[in-house]
Amino acid sequence: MFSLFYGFWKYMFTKTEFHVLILGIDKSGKTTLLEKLKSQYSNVEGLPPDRIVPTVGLNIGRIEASNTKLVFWDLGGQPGLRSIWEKYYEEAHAVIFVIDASLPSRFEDSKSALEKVLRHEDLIGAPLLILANKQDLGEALSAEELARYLDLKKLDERAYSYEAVSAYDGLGIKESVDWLVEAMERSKRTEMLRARAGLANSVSS
Ligand SMILES: Nc1nc2c(ncn2[C@@H]2O[C@H](COP(=O)(O)OP(=O)(O)OP(=O)(O)O)[C@@H](O)[C@H]2O)c(=O)[nH]1
Ligand SMILES: [Mg+2]
Repeated sequence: MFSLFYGFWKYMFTKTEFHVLILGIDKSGKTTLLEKLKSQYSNVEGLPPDRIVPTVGLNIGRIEASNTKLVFWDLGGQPGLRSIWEKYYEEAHAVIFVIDASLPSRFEDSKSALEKVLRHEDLIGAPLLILANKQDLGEALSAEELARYLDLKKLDERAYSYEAVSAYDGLGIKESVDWLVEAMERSKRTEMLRARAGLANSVSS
């Protein structure tokens, strides 16, 4: 009985830690973004772009923003690595999908990878933030132009937004984090994940 109360107490009062998955095809700028997030929001100085290599495993970054703890999971986007993404879906509160907005030749690949992510049932209700990255390059499409190109269907049931960013100079990163925190706090999926964690705690203690 005590453990049930303990589980409930923890559910009510523990500060939520949000898990945010950073997805996108290879070279879209996910790891560069993660390092920029660390530089802007934590005491850890993120790696400079010239020290970042293509991701094969998992990079993790922890930050605090708006009095909330965020844990970012950055995975590799090369075609052979994308099958790993779904192993993280169940535990994710939200998804960031990064697109190189300066490279139209890879938009089709991004669109189909994103559509596959959205179809997966383990991600139902997860807020989605689509980033039009590399805005520091003159040829980059704006967030609105990218949205028009992607023309995603079946987004209505989930909270989503587009943001123009540059992982190099930090443009749009604060707006992105603010949107994510608010969307996750309001999300039914967060309630579901919290309840599940509370239940797991009460069973294990
Ligand atoms: N100009 C510009 N280049 C960027 C930006 N973000 C990333 N890049 C460059 O894009 C390339 C790929 O960046 P990564 O961060 O390694 O890309 P990734 O999405 O993590 O790639 P994978 O780990 O292979 O999936 C690198 O040469 C980066 O320096 C940006 O905002 N502007
Ligand atoms: Mg990477």
